[in-house]
Amino acid sequence: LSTFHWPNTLLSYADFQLYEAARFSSITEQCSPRQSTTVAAQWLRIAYHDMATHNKNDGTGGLDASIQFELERSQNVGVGMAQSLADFATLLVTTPFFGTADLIALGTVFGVASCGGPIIPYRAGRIDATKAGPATVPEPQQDFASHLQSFIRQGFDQTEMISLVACGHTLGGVRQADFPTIVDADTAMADFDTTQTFDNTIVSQYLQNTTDDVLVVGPNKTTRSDLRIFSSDGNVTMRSLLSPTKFNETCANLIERLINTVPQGVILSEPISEPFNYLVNDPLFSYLNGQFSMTTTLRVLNLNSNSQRVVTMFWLDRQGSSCPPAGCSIRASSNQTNLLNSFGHLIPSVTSSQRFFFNATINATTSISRFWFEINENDGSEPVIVDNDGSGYVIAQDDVFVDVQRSEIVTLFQPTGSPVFLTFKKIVLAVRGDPGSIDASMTIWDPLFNSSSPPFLPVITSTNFQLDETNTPQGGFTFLAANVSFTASSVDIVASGVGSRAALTLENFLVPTNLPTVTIIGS
Ligand code: HEM
Repeated sequence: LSTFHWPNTLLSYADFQLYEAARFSSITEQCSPRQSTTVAAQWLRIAYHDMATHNKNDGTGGLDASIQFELERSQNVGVGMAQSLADFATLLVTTPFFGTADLIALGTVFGVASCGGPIIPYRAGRIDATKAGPATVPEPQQDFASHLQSFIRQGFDQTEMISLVACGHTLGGVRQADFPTIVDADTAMADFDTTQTFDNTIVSQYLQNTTDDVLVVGPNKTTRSDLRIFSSDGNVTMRSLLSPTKFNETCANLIERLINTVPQGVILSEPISEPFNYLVNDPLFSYLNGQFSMTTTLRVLNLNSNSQRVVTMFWLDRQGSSCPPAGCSIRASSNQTNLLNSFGHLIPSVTSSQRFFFNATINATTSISRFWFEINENDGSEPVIVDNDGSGYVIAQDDVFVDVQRSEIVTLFQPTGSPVFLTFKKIVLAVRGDPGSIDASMTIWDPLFNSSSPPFLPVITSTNFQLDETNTPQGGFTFLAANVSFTASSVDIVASGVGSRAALTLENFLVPTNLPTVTIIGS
């Protein structure tokens, strides 16, 4: 299992969306049907159409959510397009660092797996386009030469083109309403093959001449694009895909490349193919009467059941010294098991998951510089030290932080009634310094779009913090407050006037634990 190296907001957020949050998996679970096709088919098609703007020669285009601005084009016809974008938007999970393009890619990973296809490693970090790209999606009536040219421009050679089309057209089909010249009037949806699942039936039925794929055997010869593509190398590639293992491997590689085709300059994270071990939630602080209270959590995978196990958090003070014996340590106050969603359960390397909660009381004068954990099985084996690969979990500064206990946090329920999510209503900032010298503002990212059709764009606003009348200055800290909409997924706070400037990014309020997440970027 790969160990999580903290801090990494992007990776922890991606891990959360992949393996813990149930949002994607609940929509596409078990290859869920929709509109005579499947959600997974709609999500894979939109990913391809979004990526198809890529030009490998000049590095422009790629999977960048420009599709949001391209739906008027006939090449993007289909009810599934707007529906997919509405799926992603209503999840309300985009943040400044995890936008719609990342969600389209994530939807592909979930969709393919939910229909029995391979598990595709996921990379995060795509950047959303702010306008349409070129109109370069292949259409069925175009000839073979233009299709080949189009795929080569996107970065795929002829063999890869044949395979990728087969991998795509294992799901879903062609809709009569959208393609009346391809599908007979008495058929609402002409499936590409006889199974809804992600398998190589598309290949075997084509080779056995039993296929019903209208892009192979449809009455209109001009639109038999799958036939022209599949047969273009004398069926050599299609025959190679007759092995289910080869089909799955080939599709996993090509679809992974598809979702990782991004404009030049966009740097994606390392691929994530399993949940991280030793994942630490960013700590949250609060100040009261000369003490900080600090809460954090540690997620550990594959622990056996052991009632003797003790999990302890240790810390060093600001000078880097240890506290008096038994001072700077706290045992986990509780733990939670079975954290992973249904997609997480498909990952063979993970057999169990647990999250340990810590609530430490820290002397605010001596403060804290770093923390780490020890997992002691108390069975004679060496305790495991979890210390962020040796560096410890470093608290860069304690001059500016969101004071969680003074903030107002609301509890939200999913439409299904569970699980419980927490989010902020009023954010209280603790800033070391005199009230007169402090200036703090916040940019709020609210994924709650205000449009009924694509593009679904977040609402981004700025607000200034005001002195908080209900929290008088204490222990050298001044408390400032600002309200935030409860659907906001992320705020970026900047405070100045304290001799240093500090930025805080508060992301993913919707963590299904008793903690939201705060990243202290440093002073
Ligand atoms: C020359 C290339 C291609 C052409 C001409 C083509 C054409 C089409 C057409 C006409 C449809 C019917 C859409 C509708 O009725 O809504 C379709 C559906 C689909 N295509 Fe392609 N396609 C191509 C390549 C690809 C590739 C590379 C992928 C993904 C890897 C892909 C994935 C899909 C999927 C999943 C559907 C089913 C959508 C649904 O059921 O809602 N296609 N394609």
